[in-house]
Amino acid sequence: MVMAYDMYDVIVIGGGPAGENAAAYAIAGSDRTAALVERNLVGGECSYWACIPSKALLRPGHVLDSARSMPGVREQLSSQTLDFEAVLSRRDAFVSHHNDSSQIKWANNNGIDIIRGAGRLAGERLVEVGDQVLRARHAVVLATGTTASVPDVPGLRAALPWTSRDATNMHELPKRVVIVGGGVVACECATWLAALGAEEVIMLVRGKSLLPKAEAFVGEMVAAGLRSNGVEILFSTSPKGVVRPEVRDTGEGWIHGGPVTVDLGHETLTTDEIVVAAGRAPSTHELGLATVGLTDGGYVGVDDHMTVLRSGNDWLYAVGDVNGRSPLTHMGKYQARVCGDVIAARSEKRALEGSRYCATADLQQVPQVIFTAPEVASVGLTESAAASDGFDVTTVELDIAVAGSSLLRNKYKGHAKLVINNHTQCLLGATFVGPEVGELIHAATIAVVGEVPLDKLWHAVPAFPTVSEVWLRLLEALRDQ
Ligand SMILES: Cc1cc2nc3c(=O)[nH]c(=O)nc-3n(C[C@H](O)[C@H](O)[C@H](O)COP(=O)(O)OP(=O)(O)OC[C@H]3O[C@@H](n4cnc5c(N)ncnc54)[C@H](O)[C@@H]3O)c2cc1C
Ligand SMILES: NC(=O)c1ccc[n+]([C@@H]2O[C@H](COP(=O)([O-])OP(=O)(O)OC[C@H]3O[C@@H](n4cnc5c(N)ncnc54)[C@H](O)[C@@H]3O)[C@@H](O)[C@H]2O)c1
Repeated sequence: MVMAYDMYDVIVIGGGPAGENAAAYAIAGSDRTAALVERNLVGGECSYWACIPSKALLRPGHVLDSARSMPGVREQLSSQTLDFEAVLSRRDAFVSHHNDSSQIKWANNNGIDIIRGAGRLAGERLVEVGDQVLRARHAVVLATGTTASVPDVPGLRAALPWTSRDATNMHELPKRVVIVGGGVVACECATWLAALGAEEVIMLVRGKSLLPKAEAFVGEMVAAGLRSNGVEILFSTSPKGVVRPEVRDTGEGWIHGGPVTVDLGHETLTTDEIVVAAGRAPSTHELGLATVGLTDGGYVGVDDHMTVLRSGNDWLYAVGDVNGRSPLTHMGKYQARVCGDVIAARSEKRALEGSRYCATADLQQVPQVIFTAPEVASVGLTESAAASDGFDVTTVELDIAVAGSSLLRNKYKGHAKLVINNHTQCLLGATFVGPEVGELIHAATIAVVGEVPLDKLWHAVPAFPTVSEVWLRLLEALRDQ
């Protein structure tokens, strides 16, 4: 029997930020065709359940905190608390009320067809979506992202805990809430729940610090910030069992039933909702990986051209969270630009000459901003990561105390650290903690990626009076070491 195919040059499975960009770059400026297969909303986790709603929930708390710290402004505040409904309504506008029509319009305007449904590989260059079979002339790109992991704790799944999807799309505020995890999602989530008025927020952290992949001072300063906003942090603590006698499937962002009892081994806690922020798992279980000789369920490893390892050919790619390289939106989009350019070059039989065809930045030069209070901004390697990668390094660190920071807010508290490669005298990494440090990070990213030597950095003069003057203080401290 001859199979009926819908033929496309490029087929992308997963319409998150990585998938959208891979499709657009692969066909830009050509007459190639692309299909983007999406089982849920085009725009992905980032747009509706992750980056965008979380940042929309966090920003009002930061603004209020800043206003409260500023004489001349704080006296004018009519209320010391946030308007919960107004914050949610702005969040809802940012997630487009879960309507993806503008993303579809963008895709169509860029020559991309949207195919609704769950896609799965069905052999070389073949993708099934329900009864429809698509065949790719040049490339299939996997961009299916991840979903929240729920640890195997007795009673936890049955209690219908909140995941990041509920917490970012909450419609009601639990008065008491327990958060499992001490990573980025847990810290940001505790920040917005406390800012929005939750009366008791308790974090259960199985390790000894928050954000353990960052420089050690990061976890300490974020913990101090959370505690000053009333959050309780229990380190070396994991739930042993969870009981929720009255479970109700009320829907995303609504409290899922009656009180929850959490057994910690030595004591029990009773709370109104439990949020699981214990990492992510790749969405590859029903992706048909076995039909092309790969293993279902795991991350899909790729080379620096984003071509899937061990696929034995150059038609299968994976970008974004699903490849496990660097699970951040901007890095997924970066990989997607590389992937799209590689697909375009290979389909036009051009050599992959030039650095744009290699994702060199997504292992050791990754920038990230964590929107806690205080904020965390980092790029590249920490001191310990540099040491384990075999670099011989010097470090310099100091509190952020320049004219720009004290003008930004009274009693500004921040800290900065640089990690320098002794061999090249260039930066390998930088970390800043403090209010609004997020906007400092791109300068550091340019220094790290551009391998700007320290004696050149002397001539990158920070404008007065900005917080960036901390760069000058760091270089002076390094000179005096
Ligand atoms: C709470 C939270 C906050 C975050 N905040 C930030 C932040 O501030 N900054 C940042 O850089 N990163 C942040 N992240 C990480 C960021 O969300 C991810 O790195 C990003 O979404 C990855 O993009 P992606 O395109 O790879 O995958 P996703 O955004 O997960 O998109 C994958 C898409 O594939 C679809 N899909 C899956 N399987 C199939 C299938 N078989 N067929 C069809 N479609 C399928 C899904 O429905 C989804 O739409 C956050 C994550 C969380 C959980
Ligand atoms: N602003 C941002 O850039 C931002 C914001 C949110 C999320 N993200 C990204 O999303 C990804 C997911 O974040 P995350 O916080 O879910 O993952 P994570 O890996 O940062 O943290 C997971 C936490 O869960 C804990 N944990 C894991 N299994 C557990 C278990 N069985 N019992 C108890 N605790 C357990 C870990 O110890 C850790 O504290 C990350 O890669 C993160 O960088 C980025």
